[in-house]
Amino acid sequence: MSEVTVKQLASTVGIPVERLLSQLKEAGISASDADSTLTEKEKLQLLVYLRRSHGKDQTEGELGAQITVKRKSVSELRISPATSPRSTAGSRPALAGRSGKTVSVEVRHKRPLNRDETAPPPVPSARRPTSEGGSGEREHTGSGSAIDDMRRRAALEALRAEQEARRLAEQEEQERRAREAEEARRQSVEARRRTEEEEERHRAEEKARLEAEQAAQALQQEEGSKAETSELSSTHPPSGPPDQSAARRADTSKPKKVVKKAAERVEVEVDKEKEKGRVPKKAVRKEAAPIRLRALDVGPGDYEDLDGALNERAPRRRKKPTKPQLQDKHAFQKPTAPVVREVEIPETITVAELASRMSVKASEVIKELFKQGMMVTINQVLDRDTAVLVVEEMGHKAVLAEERDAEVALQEELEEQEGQFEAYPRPPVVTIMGHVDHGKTSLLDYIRRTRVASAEAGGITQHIGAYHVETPRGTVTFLDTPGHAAFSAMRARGAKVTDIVVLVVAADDGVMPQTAEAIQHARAAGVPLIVAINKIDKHEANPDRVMQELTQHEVLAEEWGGDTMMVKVSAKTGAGIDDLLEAILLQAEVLELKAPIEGPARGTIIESSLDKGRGPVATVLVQAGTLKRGDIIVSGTEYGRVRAMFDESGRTVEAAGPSIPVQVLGLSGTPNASDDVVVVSDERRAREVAELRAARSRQSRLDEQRGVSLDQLFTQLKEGEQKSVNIILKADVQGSLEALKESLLKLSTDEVKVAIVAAGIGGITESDANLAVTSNAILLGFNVRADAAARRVIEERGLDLRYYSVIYELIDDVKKAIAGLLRPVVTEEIIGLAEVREVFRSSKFGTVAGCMVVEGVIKRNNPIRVLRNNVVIYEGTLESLRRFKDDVSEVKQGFECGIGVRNYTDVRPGDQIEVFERTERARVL
Ligand SMILES: Nc1nc2c(ncn2[C@@H]2O[C@H](COP(=O)(O)OP(=O)(O)OP(=O)(O)O)[C@@H](O)[C@H]2O)c(=O)[nH]1
Repeated sequence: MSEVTVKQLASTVGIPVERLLSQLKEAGISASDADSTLTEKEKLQLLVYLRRSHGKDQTEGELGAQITVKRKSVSELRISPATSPRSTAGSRPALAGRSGKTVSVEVRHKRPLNRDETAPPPVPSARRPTSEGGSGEREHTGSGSAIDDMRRRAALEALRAEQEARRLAEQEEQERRAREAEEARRQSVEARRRTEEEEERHRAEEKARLEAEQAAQALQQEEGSKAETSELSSTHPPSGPPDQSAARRADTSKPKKVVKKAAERVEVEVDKEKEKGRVPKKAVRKEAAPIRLRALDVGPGDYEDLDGALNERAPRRRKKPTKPQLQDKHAFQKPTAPVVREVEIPETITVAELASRMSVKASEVIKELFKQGMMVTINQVLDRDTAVLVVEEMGHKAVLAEERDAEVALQEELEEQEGQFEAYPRPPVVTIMGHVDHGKTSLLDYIRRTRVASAEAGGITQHIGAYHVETPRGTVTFLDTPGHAAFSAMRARGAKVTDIVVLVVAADDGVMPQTAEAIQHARAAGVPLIVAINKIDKHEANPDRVMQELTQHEVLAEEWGGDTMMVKVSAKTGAGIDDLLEAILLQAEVLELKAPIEGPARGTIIESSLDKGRGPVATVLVQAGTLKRGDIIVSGTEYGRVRAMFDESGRTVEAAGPSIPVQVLGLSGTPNASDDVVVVSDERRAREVAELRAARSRQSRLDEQRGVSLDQLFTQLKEGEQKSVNIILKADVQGSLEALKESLLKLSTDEVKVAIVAAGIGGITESDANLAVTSNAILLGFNVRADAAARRVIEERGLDLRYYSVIYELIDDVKKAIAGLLRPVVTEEIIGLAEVREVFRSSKFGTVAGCMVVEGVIKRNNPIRVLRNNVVIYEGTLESLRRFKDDVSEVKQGFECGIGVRNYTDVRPGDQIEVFERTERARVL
């Protein structure tokens, strides 16, 4: 059974005998004809050959070992690189290692056969194996032998393997094509990008070329004008191409020299462009010749002979850059219309600054002002009107700078700094107040003498307006000017310097009028009090009585359940001074006084003076930040760089932190006490702010700071702004004062409160006026007058001061103000004041007062009042007014006169006689 003839085998595998014979021959098997028999071995040899010819390299043994019975199922499998394709039947080793992809896999369920069971080698079938292997495998070959069938299947399997390999190869081919398509697409994108870049480059070249062309045209204009004057006629008719109309236009030829020169210049231009990197080298070379021609506006044919030379020389010249000849020539036309500038004019401006803002020389401004009849220097400061005049005369437009620009900018700068630096506890600043002779100065002196560190350091204690002392528990700064006048004056000007008020009350004297005033001032300012009961060394000292009296002013000692610390001291012996300092520091702790140490300084002027040798000297109390030597400061209307700083011992200091007073040199003038001090970034800024402030009119300053008047009060009440009427009441006697206070307080309604900020007996003083400013109060005088200093403040601040002599009138006015019924009021104007120097008595004229008119004018027929110590003692009319022996109707200021007061004989030297006028004034709302 194992041997078959060639013919049989050919019919079994379904191929022609000749083909099988040739295959056998190729396989090295000697089979001469169709009837030759083939051994089992030869059949295997043929199979091996056939497999090998299909790519399988197997030995006969291997082939035999591989004979299996299989049932196959086809599925798809994702091959990962780790999975060798060898594991799938029929895969080629060449596919191993390929990256993951999906392949169709035939899974064959194998049953190994014994070697004995194996049939002769399979013969490849001519029929194409079907994909549905099941049916194909069951197909009969017609040999009738199961073994043969198996062999055939093995052959079929070989073919299928070949088919699978082909399929995989095709798949591989498809992938390759996809890769190639991807690559092609990438290349096309790249090519497009390159094209775009190329276009961009071309555009840049074109731009450079155009620029060069423009430069050339400008040059040509210039040269053209020269050429015209040279009167050379054209000898070269245009021979350029018909589209070169520009070239034909330039029919009139230019001298060759000029052309050469011009061409050179254009090249220089192009070279310059090239240096700037705007024109690529290649573009330059390409463009050089056309540019030359265009530059000269002539046809290329005009200068055939010349052109070559130029072209030849051009590169050489480019290598050796010539001095750009265009540099010293104007390439543009001077504008024919004058340039009109908008010039910003601040409040004041220097000649130099004004000139610079108009872009003219300072000498031109000086000349213009000279024409206007003003001789000025370059640094002279011009006011706004003059500056505007000059600007307009010179043909520009003046724009008024925002008036408060510099101030607003400064404010903004300061606000920006706010909160930027961390705040740390700072020493308290103390003001000492009290009644006359209760020991304020003694107390301050004692503390300074014993505490200011000048003695050890050999310094001399300076009075700079403030000083600070070191104690084991901390530093305390004292303001050197005692009394509430200075305190309230500072506050009236808006300075908030004092943190704590030490109220000195002499233990032997008790609470006195100024003690009460001091309490009122401290209270109005919202500054806490510490009471120093002084002179306890004295026998007659009675501290308890002081404490008792203070309760009447709502100042209650801590030991009595109140909140005011009271310390018994002696400025003479020094007893209790340490306790006082301790109390101050304790109070400071309660107040949690804090200020940043870093950052630009802010402070207040405590006092200032003009020193002969050192110029303006100002004591600055630093309130925040650190003031350093060299800082630029603005204070009020003055500014300057801090040239030097000194402490209260006269020693130089380099820096001063919060709550530390220092004497500063370097300001442009002497600022006012209570002016604020700020450090600014540059001197120009400082000057601007200072000048702006200086230029502000006095009136506007008054407007900002004025106190309240009854009329305003009415308006404010109407507008619902003001909810309380603050009054400072001064009266001649305690009885009237009490009566008035009571009546006024009763006027309070639910909506409007009457608050008596201060009330006292005696004339109206400067500190009363200052208190009126700070507390926005009306000053009401009942049978009392304001003294000269108070009148000055009242006038400066535009305070409302009213005098009354009838209680109900005063009450009525305030009532009307509250009710909004203040109708046209009768105001009294004091028109003259005379001082009584001597008193004569004559039988003929009665009592005659020899007077000097110190203010205004005394009129014979006007009503008068007699004042003694600023308190009204009589009101009436004049009996007589004489100058020497003559009766006169009026006497002016500076003249002497004799005054007889009707029905009043108690006139004394020192009294004052005031003459007033009653006028009715309609209220303007
Ligand atoms: N025995 C005694 N006398 C004192 C004490 N303190 C001040 N004096 C005296 O009281 C008088 C007035 O003291 P000043 O320090 O001038 O009082 P003041 O409050 O500053 O006075 P004015 O500056 O006028 O407001 C002086 O003669 C001091 O010597 C003290 O503690 N004991």
